[in-house]
This record gives sequence, C-alpha cells and structure tokens, in this order.
Amino acid sequence: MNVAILVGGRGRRLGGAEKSQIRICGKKIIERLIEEFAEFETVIVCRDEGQKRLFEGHRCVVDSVRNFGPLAGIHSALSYFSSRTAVVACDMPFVKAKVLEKLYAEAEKCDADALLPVWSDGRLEPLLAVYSPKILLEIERSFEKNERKILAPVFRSNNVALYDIECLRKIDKNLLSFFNVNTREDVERAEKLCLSIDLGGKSQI
Ligand SMILES: Nc1nc2c(ncn2[C@@H]2O[C@H](COP(=O)(O)OP(=O)(O)OP(=O)(O)O)[C@@H](O)[C@H]2O)c(=O)[nH]1
Repeated sequence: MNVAILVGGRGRRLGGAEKSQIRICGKKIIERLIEEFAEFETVIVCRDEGQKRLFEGHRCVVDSVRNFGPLAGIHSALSYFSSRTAVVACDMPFVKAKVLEKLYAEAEKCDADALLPVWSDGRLEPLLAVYSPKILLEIERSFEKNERKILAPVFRSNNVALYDIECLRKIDKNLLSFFNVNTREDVERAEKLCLSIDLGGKSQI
C-alpha cells in the first residue's frame, strides 16, 4: 500500500511550528507515523528542498507546485506513486495502520477516484483519505483556476466514494486516528490522550 505523509504546512496556528516535529509523549509525530506505517511504501511530501533536510534518511518528495497547500501535496504524492495512495496529514499523531488499510481496501473495491471518510454530520476528512491518480486532472484544473480548496477537485469528480467513519470503530474504538493537532491546546490534549493509550499499542480510551 502506498502512503503519503504531507508535511508541507506552515503551522501558523502553532506560531509557525513544523507540526511533524512536535513531540507527543516524547516522540515526534513523524516518528510515530513512520513507525506505524513501517510495512507500507511511505513517502514524506515536503513543501521545498529546505524542509526536506529535516527528514534525512527517509524517502521524500518535494512539491512541484507552490502555494496550493495540501492540494499540492496530494498532487505530488499521486505523481510520485502513479497509483492509488493513502494520504495522511502530519498533524494526526494517532493514525492507525489498520484504519488506512481498511480505507484503501474500500477504495479499491469500488475503484473510486477518491475515498473520503465522512462523519455522521456530513463533515469530510480529506487528509486521512485515499486518492487515485485519476483525480490528478481535476487537481491540475484547480491549479489553473488558482483554486486552493482541497475539496474542489473531489466535488468535480463524479467517482468519489464516502466511507462512514462510525464503521471504523471496530478498528479504532475512539476514532483517535482522526484527532489532529492545530493549536497549543490540541498539543496538550494529544499529550493527555497519549498518556491514556496503553504502550502495548491497544487504545484504552
Ligand atoms: N506537501 C505539502 N503539504 C502541505 C502543504 N500545506 C499544508 N500541507 C499539509 O497538509 C496538512 C494540513 O495542513 P493544515 O493544517 O491545513 O495547514 P498547516 O499549514 O499545517 O497549519 P496552519 O498554518 O495552522 O493552517 C498538514 O499535514 C500540512 O503539513 C503544502 O503546501 N505542501
């Protein structure tokens, strides 16, 4: 399975922090994710060559398009693998490999251009989702239109699947895979959550 971890954000809500480098219970988020995805083909998607230096020893790719946010990262990942790819934001410290596997399998089953997890209130999770290179043309159309909205190419595609997040509770009881860190308060919450997770890997919360 191909996995792309997007790290190119500027972390403005965290005072310009490199979110992948934030330590939760002593371990950087990027280290947690790389460990969790050890059995997959994983690439780190950076915004530029300077940022790439932070990830020496890991497989990295640099965005070919600037200033398009996560959309540029998804584009780089799909161009790199040229096949279906699970995309993960670098600010999600508790993503479970099994959740990615499930989403990937579902995307394959329906041969979707994109498969996005959906909450019961309709909110989508485009940054823990699976994309096919078939969506590249729609992403490039966004670049041409100077459109940065991550969901714009998804909505233009007529082959998008949604996956009910509640169905993932069998794998990830408290759906912590979807917890993400945007602010100082989120970092504090992540620390507390991390302390409640059994070090053996089984979520106790
Ligand atoms: N490769 C790549 N990844 C990006 C880019 N912009 C954002 N990301 C990643 O996309 C994910 C979501 O980013 P956001 O939370 O929307 O933005 P952020 O820049 O990380 O944080 P804020 O500045 O506080 O909004 C994170 O994993 C980012 O690292 C980009 O230009 N290139």
